[in-house]
Amino acid sequence: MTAQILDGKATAAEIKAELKERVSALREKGIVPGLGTILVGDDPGSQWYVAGKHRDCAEVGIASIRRDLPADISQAELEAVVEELNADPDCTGFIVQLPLPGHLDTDAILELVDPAKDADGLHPTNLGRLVLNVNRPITSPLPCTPRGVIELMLRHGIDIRGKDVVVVGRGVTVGRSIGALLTRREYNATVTLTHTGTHDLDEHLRRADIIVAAAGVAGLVTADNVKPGAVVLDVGVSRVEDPVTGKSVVAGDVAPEVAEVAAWVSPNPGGVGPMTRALLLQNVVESAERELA
Ligand SMILES: Nc1nc2c(c(=O)[nH]1)N[C@@H](CN(C=O)c1ccc(C(=O)N[C@@H](CCC(=O)O)C(=O)O)cc1)CN2
Repeated sequence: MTAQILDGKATAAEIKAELKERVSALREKGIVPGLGTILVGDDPGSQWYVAGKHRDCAEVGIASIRRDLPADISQAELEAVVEELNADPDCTGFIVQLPLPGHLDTDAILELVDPAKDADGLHPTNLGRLVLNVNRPITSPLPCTPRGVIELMLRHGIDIRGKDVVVVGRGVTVGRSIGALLTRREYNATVTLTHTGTHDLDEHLRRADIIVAAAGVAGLVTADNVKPGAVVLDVGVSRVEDPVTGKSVVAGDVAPEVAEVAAWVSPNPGGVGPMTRALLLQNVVESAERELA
């Protein structure tokens, strides 16, 4: 068996085309959605991700607001920039690119973002709403990567209802919130959240219908610990040394041989990453539409 590909690049392009129409409709009513980014320091990966977010904005007609700040910025100075974007009427929503340098208090910064402008869906109020509103529609921003993972499966016709989902990794952008989303009544999945303290990870993985690997450990999920016919989403990103060239290359959490066992795999790159970016735009468009309502 060779797994079918969960094509994040093509699916994200489809979502962006839909969003472009919605942005046009908003512009016709005099509303120009704007995404702000706050980037601290000069990490090349973070710079690349932020540049990508602004390219996406240009593609769908969302205005861009950029705040690139020095790595040694103080907590108070960074908080002032967050407050500035909170107050900026041109900024519909914004993100603080993570990770922040170690001397900064990330939780305090995320908490300072106006929940209505929280394009990443990571504000405690928005995460709390996600946990509380099991039955009612959610009308606040949702975390982009978990939302992207679900959308990627749905748009490939994968039925999530009643499935056993095993998530590996308890980070803030994926692991901590994806269970709250997947267990909502509209998806009705059963979710096990595993992490570095989990005993018998292999056993959990082997019984999963769907695996969401977000640990940032290269090749963690192997063909041996995947049930034949499972759906495997590779969210993790880490850097490893290429054994041939000796150069540092990006690696996902899922070993390539998993494609011989699974029914579906998301490539990495080209899977969940582009979906994260598309769902960020969707959060901004939805916030702008809420302003209009
Ligand atoms: N404030 C946030 N910070 C971070 C988030 C986030 O969602 N919000 N997630 C990651 C980084 N990230 C977005 O910011 C992100 C990572 C990767 C991709 C992506 O499209 N990756 C490409 C491959 C890129 C490569 O080759 O290096 C892919 O998967 O095809 C998009 C967004 C941490 N920080």
